[in-house]
Amino acid sequence: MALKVLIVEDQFIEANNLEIMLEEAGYLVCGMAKSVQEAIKIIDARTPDLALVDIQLKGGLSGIDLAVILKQRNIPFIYVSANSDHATLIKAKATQPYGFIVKPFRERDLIVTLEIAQYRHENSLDAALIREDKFRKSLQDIVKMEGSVTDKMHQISKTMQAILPYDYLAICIDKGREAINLMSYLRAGFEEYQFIGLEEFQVITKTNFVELYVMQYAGEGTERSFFICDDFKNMLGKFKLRKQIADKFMVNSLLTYPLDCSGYTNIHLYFYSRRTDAYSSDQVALLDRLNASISFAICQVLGLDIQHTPYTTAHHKKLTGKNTNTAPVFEGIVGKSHLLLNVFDHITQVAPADTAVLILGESGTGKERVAHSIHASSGRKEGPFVKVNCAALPSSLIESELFGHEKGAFTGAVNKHVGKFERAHQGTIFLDEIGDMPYELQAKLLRVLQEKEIERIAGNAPIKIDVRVIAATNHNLEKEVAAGRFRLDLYYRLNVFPITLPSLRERKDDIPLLIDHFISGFNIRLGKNVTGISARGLKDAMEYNWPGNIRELENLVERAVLVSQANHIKRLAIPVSGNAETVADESSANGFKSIVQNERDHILNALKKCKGKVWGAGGAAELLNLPPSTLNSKIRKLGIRRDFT
Ligand SMILES: Nc1ncnc2c1ncn2[C@@H]1O[C@H](COP(=O)(O)OP(=O)(O)OP(=O)(O)O)[C@@H](O)[C@H]1O
Repeated sequence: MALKVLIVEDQFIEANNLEIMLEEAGYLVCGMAKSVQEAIKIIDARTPDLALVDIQLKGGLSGIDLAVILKQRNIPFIYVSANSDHATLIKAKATQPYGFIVKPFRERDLIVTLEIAQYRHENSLDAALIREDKFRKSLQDIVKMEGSVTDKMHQISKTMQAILPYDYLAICIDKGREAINLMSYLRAGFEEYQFIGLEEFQVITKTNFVELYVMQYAGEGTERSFFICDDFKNMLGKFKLRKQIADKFMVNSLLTYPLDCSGYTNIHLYFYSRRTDAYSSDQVALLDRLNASISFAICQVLGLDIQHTPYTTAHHKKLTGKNTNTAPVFEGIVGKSHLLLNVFDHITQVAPADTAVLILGESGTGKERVAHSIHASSGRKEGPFVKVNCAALPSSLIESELFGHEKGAFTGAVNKHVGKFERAHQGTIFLDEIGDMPYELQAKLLRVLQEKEIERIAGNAPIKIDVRVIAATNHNLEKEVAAGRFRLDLYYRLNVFPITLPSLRERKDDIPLLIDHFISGFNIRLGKNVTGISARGLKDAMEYNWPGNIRELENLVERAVLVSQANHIKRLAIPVSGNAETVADESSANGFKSIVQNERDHILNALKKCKGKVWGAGGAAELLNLPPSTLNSKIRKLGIRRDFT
C-alpha cells in the first residue's frame, strides 16, 4: 500500500513540485497544508504516515511548532527548507526530525531521504515495542516470584531503569492522611541501588512526617510532567522538597507521574536524573502506555486494591524471530559513573532489537567493547561477531574483504574468498572506523543494508545474508557528510540508534576502579603481585586529561606494573603537563626515554611531517616504511589521537 505523505509548505509552486515528485515515486499525497493549523486538520482527518515540513509557514506558527504535534502523534517528519540561520537549525535539530533536505534538492535526494525516514521509523518503533513488551513481561514475573515486598519493589524499580533511566527514583504511596509511604532507590552502579525508605528519607532531607505530608499537598503533588535544564532549576525555587533532593543527590532533571490507582490510594513516581536533559514528552507518553502495567504490579506487590488488568504481552505482534530474552552482558566494561551507566542503559535498550547501531566516541573510549556487549546481549549471541577495521584496509582490498570474491576475479585472486559479511551471517558485523570507509564503497554498503544481500566480486548471483550492523567512528560524521566525504544516506541508515561514549576525562570518577581492574589483569598476565597505586599516583591520574582515553590508561598501567619494583605503583608515566611527547616516570628517572616513549615520539614526528596522513604516497606509513595497518594499530595502542596536529 502506498505510503500517505502530508506536505506542509506555504509556497504553492514548491508544494506542487513536491506533490509531482512524490506521486511519480509511488507515494500517496494525502494533503497539502500552508500553515500549522491546516496541517493539524489534515492530520486529524487523514492520519499521514509521514510529513514533509517546511520551517517557515503562514499563520504565525512554524514547522518547528508542528514538529511537537507530529512527535506526539508518532508521525515521522522530514524538514524541507531553504538554508536557515544557525539558531533555527539548532532548534529544528532538537525536534529530532527523520531527515533534513535543503532546497533546492534533487528528486533522488528526496526519495532516498523518505525511504530512510520510513526505515528508521519502523525500526525505532520495533525497538520500542520490544522493549515495552519485555518490560511488561518482567513486571508480571516479579509479581509472581517468591520474595518479600521489599525484594519485589526493589526488582520493579530495577526493571524500570531499562525503560526510563534514572539516578534516583521515588515511589510515593499515599493512602490519605497519615498513611504516606515512600520507597526510593538511589542508583549506585549498573545493578546496584541504595534503598531509601521513609525514615531514612526524613533524616536525609531533615523533614518530619507532618512536614512531608504538608509538602506533598502544598503543591508538591504530582502531575504528568517533566522538568529539564533551566525549567528544572526554576521549578526548584517553588518546591522545597525537590530542592533538597536535588542538592543531596546532585540531580538535574525530573519526571513526575501519577499512576492510575483505584480507591483512596495514589501512587506517584518521581524519576530524577543527573543529566540536565534526561526527560521529554516521549517518556511521559511511554508511561501513559505502561501506566496500567506498572500500577497493577505495584498494587499487587503492596496488596492494594486495583481496578484494571494490565496490558499483556499477548496483545503484541511477534516482532522478531530472534530470542530477545537475553540478559545484558557488560563483560570487561568497568565503571560506575552516571555517564557510563547511561551507556549500559542504551546497550540494554538496543541489544534485543535488530537495528543498526552507531557507536561514537574518541579513540580508546571502548567502542569495540560496547559493540561486543551489544552482540553478547542480543538474540544473535550464539552467532558470529565479525570485526572489520575499515581504516586498516587499503581501498583496493576492502571490497573483497567485506563481500568476498570468486576465484580469478582479479589478478592474484587464486582462490575463492568468503567476505566478512557472509562470515557474519546470523550474527553481528562490527564496522570499526566507518568514517574511513572509501566513498565509492559506501554506496555498496548502503545497498547491502537495504537489500540484505551481497554480491561477491565477479560473482554471478546475489547472496542473502542476515546480519546486524554495528558501526563505530571517532570522526564527527556530520562534519564528514558536510565535507562530502561521507554519504548522507548511509549516515542516516546507520544513525538509527547512536550511542556516544564519554571520554575518560568526562568520567574521572571511574579512574580508580579502572586502575584496579587493569592492575589485576596485568598481575595475572605478567606474573606480578602489585597491590595498588599510591595516593600521589592516583592524584596525577585524576588531574591528567587522558587524550588517549582508557587505552592510554591501560597502556600506562601495563608499563607501570611491568617496571614496578615495589608492591605498588608509585607513579604512572603520565606525559608532563599534558604534552604527549615528554614523559617522566619511574622508567625514565635515569634521564633515558623508554623504548615505547621513543616509538611514540617517532610516530608523532612522522605524522606531523605528513600532516596526519597515514596511507598512500607521502603518508606516514610510507615514511616509516611500515604497512599502514601496522602503523594504525600502533597509533591506537600508543594512544595517539588523530587530531594531534
Ligand atoms: N569501560 C572499560 N573498562 C575496562 N576496559 C575498557 C573499558 N573500555 C575500554 N576498555 C579497554 O580499553 C581499550 C580500548 O578499548 P576499545 O578498543 O574498545 O576502544 P575504541 O573506542 O574501539 O578505540 P578505537 O577508536 O581506537 O578503535 C581496550 O583494551 C579495552 O579493553
